[in-house]
Amino acid sequence: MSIEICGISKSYGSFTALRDVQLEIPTGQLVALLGPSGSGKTTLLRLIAGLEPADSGQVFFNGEDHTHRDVRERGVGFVFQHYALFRQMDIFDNIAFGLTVRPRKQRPTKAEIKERVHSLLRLVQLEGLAHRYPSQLSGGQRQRVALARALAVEPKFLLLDEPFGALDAKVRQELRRWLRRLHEKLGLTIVFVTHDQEEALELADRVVVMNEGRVEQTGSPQEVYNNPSNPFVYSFLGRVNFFRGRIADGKVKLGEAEFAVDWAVEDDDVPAVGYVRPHDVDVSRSPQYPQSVAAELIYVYNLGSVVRLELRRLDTGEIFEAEVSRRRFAELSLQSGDLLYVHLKHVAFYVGGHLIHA
Ligand SMILES: Nc1ncnc2c1ncn2[C@@H]1O[C@H](COP(=O)(O)OP(=O)(O)OP(=O)(O)O)[C@@H](O)[C@H]1O
Repeated sequence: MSIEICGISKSYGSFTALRDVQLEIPTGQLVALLGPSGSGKTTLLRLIAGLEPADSGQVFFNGEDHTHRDVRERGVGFVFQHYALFRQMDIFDNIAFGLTVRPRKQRPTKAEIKERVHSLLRLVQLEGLAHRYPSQLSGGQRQRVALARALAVEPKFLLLDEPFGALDAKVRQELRRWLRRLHEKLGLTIVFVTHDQEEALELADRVVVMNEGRVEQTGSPQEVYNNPSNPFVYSFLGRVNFFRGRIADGKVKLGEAEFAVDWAVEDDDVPAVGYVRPHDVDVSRSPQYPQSVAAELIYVYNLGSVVRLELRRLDTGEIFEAEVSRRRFAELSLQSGDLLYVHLKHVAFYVGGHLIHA
């Protein structure tokens, strides 16, 4: 089932939660709505579900206008962060709930319900736990029950609001992999909300980056990470350094470093900002390139597979980060206070918030 959001806006009093949101979710994709707190992710999910009316705009499922259909008619499965399982019911009854409350004519027989619940228990790998109560399960297991319960009614698609938000890092990691496999198996359209960029990049086929009620960029994880369309997306997805500079004579000057750019505008000498990921900062003991700049190593953070260096540029005084492999770190035998030369390998330059290519 594909989902199409056309020009949706939503305000609460004078506060605008969604501004003219345009979004297409193709059938069978696993899509992440990613953004900081308050960016409108949950509001958008609730609008898709039909839990909230939009002020303007339309929602289409498979090309059919569902804007004025209520939540039951939309046939959506949800899972929220706080898995609200029924405490007094065992796991079997929790999963069966959506089927047992159907009107008699649409309700499957007892045998059919039993069959479906057991196949869902197999799917979420909780066979054998049908007669436990929610309090007897771990957080990750409860979340899988919540997913099974949402799937029991054979929804057209699944909407998950921070489904793993309340769980610890290791369980989140396991559940992410599990959700990815489940998605591959079922081929169901799934939209999930997260404010965790790693979760979005790792799990989703497509990432929708939101900020202040707007969609800033939509694309595959590689697209949004490697080609952020604006400074917000750049800074939100992954760690990034930014250096203030100016652009003049077809060159961006970031302190003593100069970069040739394709910039043909009459009014010269305008402010520009260069964004560089820490892993795109090359560190050495001597200047290797004409644009290398001198920096002092302030602090070393050992992160496991990589080492993060906090540095201060000698020309501008700006503090920034570089990431080097453990091997490179050992080769250079680095210590705080060392004088180093850095080369910025990939810099994205923005002038007035617009990307210009280096
Ligand atoms: N019922 C409501 N009444 C008033 N304001 C609301 C209501 N629901 C949401 N908002 C506001 O709309 C904005 C967007 O909220 P939303 O829950 O969609 O954000 P979010 O991106 O999901 O954030 P989080 O990651 O914190 O859940 C927030 O500033 C929120 O305070």
